[in-house]
Parts: sequence; C-alpha cells; structure tokens
Amino acid sequence: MKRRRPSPARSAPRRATLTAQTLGARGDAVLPGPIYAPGLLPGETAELEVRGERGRVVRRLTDSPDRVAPFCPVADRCGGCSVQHFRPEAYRAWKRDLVVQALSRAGIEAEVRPLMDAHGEGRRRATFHAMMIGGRLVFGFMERAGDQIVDLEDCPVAHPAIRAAIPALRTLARAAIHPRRRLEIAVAASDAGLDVALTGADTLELAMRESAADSAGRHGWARVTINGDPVFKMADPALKVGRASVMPSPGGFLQATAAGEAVLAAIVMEAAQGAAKVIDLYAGSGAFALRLAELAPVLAVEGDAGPLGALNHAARRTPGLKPVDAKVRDLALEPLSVSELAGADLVVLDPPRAGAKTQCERLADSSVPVIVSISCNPATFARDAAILIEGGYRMGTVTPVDQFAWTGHVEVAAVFRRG
Ligand SMILES: C[S@@+](CC[C@H](N)C(=O)[O-])C[C@H]1O[C@@H](n2cnc3c(N)ncnc32)[C@H](O)[C@@H]1O
Repeated sequence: MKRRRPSPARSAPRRATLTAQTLGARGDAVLPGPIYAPGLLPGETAELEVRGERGRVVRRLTDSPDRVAPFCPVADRCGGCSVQHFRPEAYRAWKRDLVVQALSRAGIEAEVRPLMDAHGEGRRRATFHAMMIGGRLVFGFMERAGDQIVDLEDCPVAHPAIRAAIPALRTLARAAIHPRRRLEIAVAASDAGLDVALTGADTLELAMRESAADSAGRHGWARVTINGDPVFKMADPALKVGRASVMPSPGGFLQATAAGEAVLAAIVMEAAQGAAKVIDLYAGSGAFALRLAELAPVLAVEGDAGPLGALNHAARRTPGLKPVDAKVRDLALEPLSVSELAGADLVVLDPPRAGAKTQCERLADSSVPVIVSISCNPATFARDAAILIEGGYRMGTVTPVDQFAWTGHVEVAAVFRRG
C-alpha cells in the first residue's frame, strides 16, 4: 500500500535562519525558497519556523534601517494591515513600485506618478468578526494568514465614527452571538451615522432587537440590520455622491475611503469634460455614474442588482441630472459589444480584482475615444491595459492611489485615448 506523504503545510515545522530578499505584493517578506513571512523587511535576518511556504518569525536577528514601531498594538498579527512596521517614505516607494513592476511584467513602459495618499479620515467600511472562546467574546479582524480572530479594542486606520463605535459594537455582538458560531459585523460610515449589518446572529428575539435599537439610539447610528432584517432605522444611511445622495445596500461595495473616491472621481470627471454620452461599467452604486450624470447622459452597467437599484433610485431623486439608464448585466459573460459601445465619448471601467479582459477586448475593437480604467489589482490592470494598447490606445500617466494605507492593496487609474 502506498503511504501518503504529509503535505508540506501540515508536516512538522522546521527551523531556519534566513534573510528577507524583497517584500511581496501582500506585504509579506520573500525569503529564499521562496518562503513568505509576515513582519520582516528586505535585508532583515531572522530565525523562522517554516511550514511549507509559510514562515513565522521566532526571533529577528537584524533590523532594517527602514523599520519603525507600528502605531497599532495588534499590527503584528492583524490581517487588516501588513506593513505598519515600514518607514513611511520607503512604504510609499514600495507601493508605487508594485504598480511599476506589474506594468513592466505586462511589457508596458509607462509614467507612474508618486503614490497619492488617499487615507483621508480613514477607512469608512470594515467587517469585524466575533466568536465566544472559553466564555469570553473575541471581537476583531481575522489574523494574517490564519483563521483566528485578533481581539481588538480600537482600529487606528478606521474612520473616527467606526473607531468610536467599537465598544458598543462589542456589546451588541455579545448580545447577538450564537455560543458556537461566528458572527460577522459589517459597518459603514454614512453621512447620517453608522450602517451596521450583523450576519450569523443567534436569534432575532425581542430582547436582541431591543438591545440593537438601544445601542443604535444611544450612539446615533443610522441603521442596524440583523440577518438581513432591518431592526432599527433612525435615518437613511446615505452618502453624498456629487449632487446625489445614495444609499448603498447593507454590507455593499463602497470605495474604502471618501478621499480615495474623491481622487478617482476627479480623474474620471476631468476625462469626461465635453463628453455628450458616457458609459460607466462595473458601476456599483454610482460613485462615478452619479457624478458623470451632472455632465451627460449615462449608461451604467453593473452585475449586482442591489447596488444598481441604489444608483437608479438616487438618480431618479436628484433634480437636474441628465438621464441615467441603469442595466444589470454580467460583463464577464456578456461584455458590451462594439456596436453597443458605438457613440460613447467616454467609457469608465472599474472592475473587481479579476479585471475586465473580455470587455477590454471589445473596447480594443471599438471607436470609443476616451477610456478611464480604474482597478484594485495592478496585475489585471496591466494585462487589460496591454489589450487596449494593442488595440491602438495611448495610455496616459498612471496614478497609484493609496486608500488602503499600510496594506499591499493599491488602486490604479489611467486614461486611455484613441490614436
Ligand atoms: C470595484 S467595484 C466598483 C464599483 C463602483 N465603480 C464604485 O466605485 O463604487 C466593482 C463592481 O463590479 C461589480 N461586478 C463584479 N463582477 C461583475 C461582472 N462580472 N459583471 C458586472 N459587474 C460586476 C461588483 O458588483 C462591483 O459593484
């Protein structure tokens, strides 16, 4: 009988002393192997416990001159931030370089601006997790490269309204949690106060509803939804988008910071000057479409009916906007065809991490004069940019935008013009 070899990740760990070579895209150090280890900087040597490709620092033997003390007490374990120990100037250069490298791997030479800081007031959405362990509530974010929850009392990168709510969210989690199940608490900072959505709550009994309403009332939250059921609403958890006011669905997509959305919207609006017809693809709840409709009629296309409904509702209630035609469509399966693209003066493209390969193939064959491509993934951004360039577009300066400060996530935007 054949004996199965234990998988490297499950086999006994080995000890090794290694020196970090580079910092990978997620913020983990890359060591010879390759082995990926969080918490190290290039040039630092450490004694590690290694399982498969993952390394855990047991003892750091040397310090990089770029090392600084993290400002969050749980930064070494929390999956929310990965590079708080990096000197800010070196961190910004590394992050910009993630974009330069991705473009270079796709064979694109481009002018890449310095990283634009878009942390602003902090992240306006967060998803906390909670669980009872040994009779004690553990509440926080998932650990890096693991499935434990890192217990926390504060999150210095979150929007002030979210930070201030953490003690009350902990109390609400304790009231709502099932003794053996994980609870998810999605929070978004709207203009009218917090929008809190709990998923996986134990029951929806009256006492729990009352507890939710009590927390919300005392802390000025806009809405609390438990297991999809709105149990409290003081105000519409709406956000100003240009002249419109939009109410994203609970737990729905939002650009991570208001500052990030403003930087990206400014790039879009500058490219839209003079446009008479605009198409916004992967439109979400309208961060760009609702602003663009101040200038020109917009066709907004999005795969999820929830955010698109919010966009549509906001467009109809805002006086003075040009017509907005909102369509639900899966753009990966059914991208807009060349004839559907014809006549548009501008196409805005803001796909999920997988990018918009098939849609860019259609755009490459189209006569659309200006395209703004926005992405949260430099690799797929570069792949899709190469398709547009091959189709005859010139790519303008690339702007890396930092709305997920102290992580490996970076937003990228560029304007492409025909000819
Ligand atoms: C990065 S978000 C951008 C949303 C919006 N532009 C904004 O700034 O708020 C990407 C959007 O693409 C949508 N999406 C994901 N896959 C899609 C698909 N295959 N077809 C159409 N939309 C899709 C998501 O629902 C999400 O709203």
